[in-house]
Amino acid sequence: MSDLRTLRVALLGAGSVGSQVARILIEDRAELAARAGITLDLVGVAVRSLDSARDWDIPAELLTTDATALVQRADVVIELIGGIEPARTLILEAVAAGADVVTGNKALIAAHGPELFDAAARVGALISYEAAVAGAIPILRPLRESLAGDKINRILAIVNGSTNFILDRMDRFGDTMEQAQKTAFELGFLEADPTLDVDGYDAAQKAAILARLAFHADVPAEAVYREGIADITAEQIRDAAAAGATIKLLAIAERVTGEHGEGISTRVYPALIPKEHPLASVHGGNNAVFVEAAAAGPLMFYGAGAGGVQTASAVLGDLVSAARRHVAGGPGLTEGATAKLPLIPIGEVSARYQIALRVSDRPGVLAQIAGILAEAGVSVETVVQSAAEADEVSGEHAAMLVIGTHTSREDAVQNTVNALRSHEAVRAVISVLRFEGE
Ligand SMILES: NC(=O)C1=CN([C@@H]2O[C@H](COP(=O)(O)OP(=O)(O)OC[C@H]3O[C@@H](n4cnc5c(N)ncnc54)[C@H](O)[C@@H]3O)[C@@H](O)[C@H]2O)C=CC1
Ligand SMILES: N[C@@H](CC=O)C(=O)O
Ligand code: NA
Repeated sequence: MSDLRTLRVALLGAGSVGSQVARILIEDRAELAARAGITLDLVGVAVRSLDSARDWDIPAELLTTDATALVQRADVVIELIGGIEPARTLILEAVAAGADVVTGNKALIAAHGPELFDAAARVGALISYEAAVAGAIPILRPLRESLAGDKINRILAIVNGSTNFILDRMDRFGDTMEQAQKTAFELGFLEADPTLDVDGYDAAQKAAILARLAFHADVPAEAVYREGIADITAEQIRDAAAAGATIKLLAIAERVTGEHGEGISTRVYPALIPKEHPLASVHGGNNAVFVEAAAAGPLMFYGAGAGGVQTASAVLGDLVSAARRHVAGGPGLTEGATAKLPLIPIGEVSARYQIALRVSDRPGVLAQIAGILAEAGVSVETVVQSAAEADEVSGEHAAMLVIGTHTSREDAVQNTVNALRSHEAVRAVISVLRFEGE
């Protein structure tokens, strides 16, 4: 254990975020010591290779390739390697050695949070992970502390910057999905494996973490219903605009009443957000978390959800908090999942829908489609019809139908869509999108 004036800090990983954390720890050492009430002494930086080029030149004497040995000589371990292993084992070893942990690892917290929190609680250690959701934006601490006395009803969040960038390029600059993805990749927005972003996995991990903190309940990332943005087209963006909305990939954590009472719904999908909703104005690669709480009402947290230096801000905030606890003493905050709220299946969730169909353009088709919807209990609010290109094989005239429904249950809408798909006059179900934030 260090003396009372020095806190030994070990950094694991010196990539985009880690190298910026090292820089600020060294350059702002005096200022951070004043704020923390203790000197934050960077005792080592674990890297994969000693010779790699880094965003900031870390003094060579701090570098080591032996992360396991490094965690044994630290009071706080900052894990910025990413992925599940060896990050999980190193964190468990750090906690077992009595160290506090700061991490930005959403994949690990979403998949193994309870295991890590239990290990930390057993020894009174602290695991903080503000950087894991919405990067620099302070959102986990507000949920855990500032809103601890309130009741959160719903969170609608844009927590994946690259998909927001892609959808925004398509909406405001007329890019195709392909062009927008290419630009996002060139600008370094997309993960090395773009499917993590585009198919909604990254957002689902963040939704699980948000739901856990908002509702004090265990929410595994696999329980989050997930649809990505890969199939979104310019046509859907136009249909959204015609309905006064914009398409955003949302991570949603909501208290809902299902068939057996109150529970939690977590879901990630591209949704139609009314143009006047604050989330509709979140452009480019930015993130925003819109929280609806019983007493506080609506709150929005907005800013940079990614970026090395921006994310370092959240990591250092957690580090200073951990340091203050060392000065003041006392155990770390526990992460107990105190509420036993069930997870409500997507089929029991209700929304308004926009269903776009290509149909044969002949008399009676619209009435047949309205009949199928009515039979499933899905009530039609609006229908917009426009001419579509004739069917390639038969040459038959086709029309586009964009149907807006009244609030309906997901399972009823999915049954309807299946019935529509097998109807002889329906050429294709182009898209089924939900309205959110109304
Ligand atoms: N970059 C960003 O904007 C954000 C990143 N995060 C999270 O922060 C963490 C770090 O992200 P980045 O810095 O972007 O990743 P990165 O890929 O730039 O850096 C990770 C570094 O860890 C090193 N590494 C891998 N295995 C190692 C090992 N066994 N020992 C020592 N070093 C090892 C890699 O060589 C690499 O330099 C991840 O969990 C990520 O999800 C969270 C929010 C935003
Ligand atoms: N790939 C992520 C990076 C931050 O978590 C994103 O696009 O937001
Ligand atoms: Na954050």
